[in-house]
Amino acid sequence: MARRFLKMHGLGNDFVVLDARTTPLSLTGAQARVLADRRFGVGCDQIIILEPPQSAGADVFMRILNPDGSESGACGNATRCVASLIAAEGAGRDRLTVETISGLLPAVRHADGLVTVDMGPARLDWRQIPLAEPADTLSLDVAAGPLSGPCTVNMGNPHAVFFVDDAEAVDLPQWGPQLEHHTAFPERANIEVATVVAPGRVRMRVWERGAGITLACGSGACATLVAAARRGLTDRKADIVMDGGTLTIEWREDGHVLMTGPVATAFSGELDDALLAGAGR
Ligand SMILES: N[C@@H](CCC[C@H](N)C(=O)O)C(=O)O
Repeated sequence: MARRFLKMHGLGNDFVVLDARTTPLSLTGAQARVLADRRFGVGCDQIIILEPPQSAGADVFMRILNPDGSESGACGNATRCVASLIAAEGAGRDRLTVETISGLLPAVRHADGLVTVDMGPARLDWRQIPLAEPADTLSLDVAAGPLSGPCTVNMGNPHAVFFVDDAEAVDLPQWGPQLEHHTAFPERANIEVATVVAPGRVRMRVWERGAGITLACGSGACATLVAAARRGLTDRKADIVMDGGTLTIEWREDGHVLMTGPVATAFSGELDDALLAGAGR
C-alpha cells in the first residue's frame, strides 16, 4: 500500500512527515537517504516518523532522521509542526505533548497559529553534551579557521555555538563539516555561528549534524540563546534570527527552554512503492 506523506516546514527547515501510528514503518539508513534526497526522493532536511506514544501523558512519539540516515534526539522546528498537526486532529485541543527519544515536550498552539514548545532543560555538563573528555562547556578548546572556543549545549541533541563579530562572513561549508566531526564530539555536533546584535536579538547561521546548512534550526536557536545568556551577552529571552526567519527563545529560571515560532504545510503526497523498495541497506 502506498505510503502518504506531508511536507511541512518551520522557517524553511523542511520535513517529510510520515504517519506510522497505525501502520508501522522502520526505515533503513539507505531508505532515509533516498527519501531525503532532493533529486532522487522527495527531499527534506529531516524525516519525521509519527509513532504511537511510548509514555503516559504523551500524545504522539516523533522519530527524527537526518538526510544521512542518522537519528537525532531533537528537532525543534519539527516539534512545532507535529504539535500543530496533532492539535488540528483533536478539535479544540491546543495543549499537547510530543515525545522523542530525549523525552516529553509539552507544546501549545496559540490562536495566531504560532506554536510554543517546552524543549526541556538545557543540559550543560560535559558528559551530557557529550564531549570526549572532561572540559569547560562554557568555552571549549576547539577551533577551526576563524572559529574557536565554542559554548556547548545539549538540547536533546549536541550543539557547539561559536560567537563571532559577523556571522554572515563565516564560510560554513568549509568549517561546518570539520567541526561537526571534531574528535571533541563523540556523537558529532550541530554547529552554530552567532553574532549578538542587541541584548534581545542574535543573528545565527547553522551547519546541522547529518544535514549540512539549513535555513533554520529550532534546537540550535535554543542552544544559541542559552549559550549567549551563559556568556552574559543577552538576556534570558531573545529573538534568534536565522536565514529562514526568527524564533523567540526563553531560558526559564528552572532551566527549561521555551521556543515559539511558526509552522507551515507545503503539500501532501504519496510515496511510490519503488522508491523505498529500491533502496539498499
Ligand atoms: N532541524 C532541527 C535539528 C535536526 C537534528 C539535527 N540535525 C541533529 O542531528 O541533532 C531543529 O529544528 O532542531
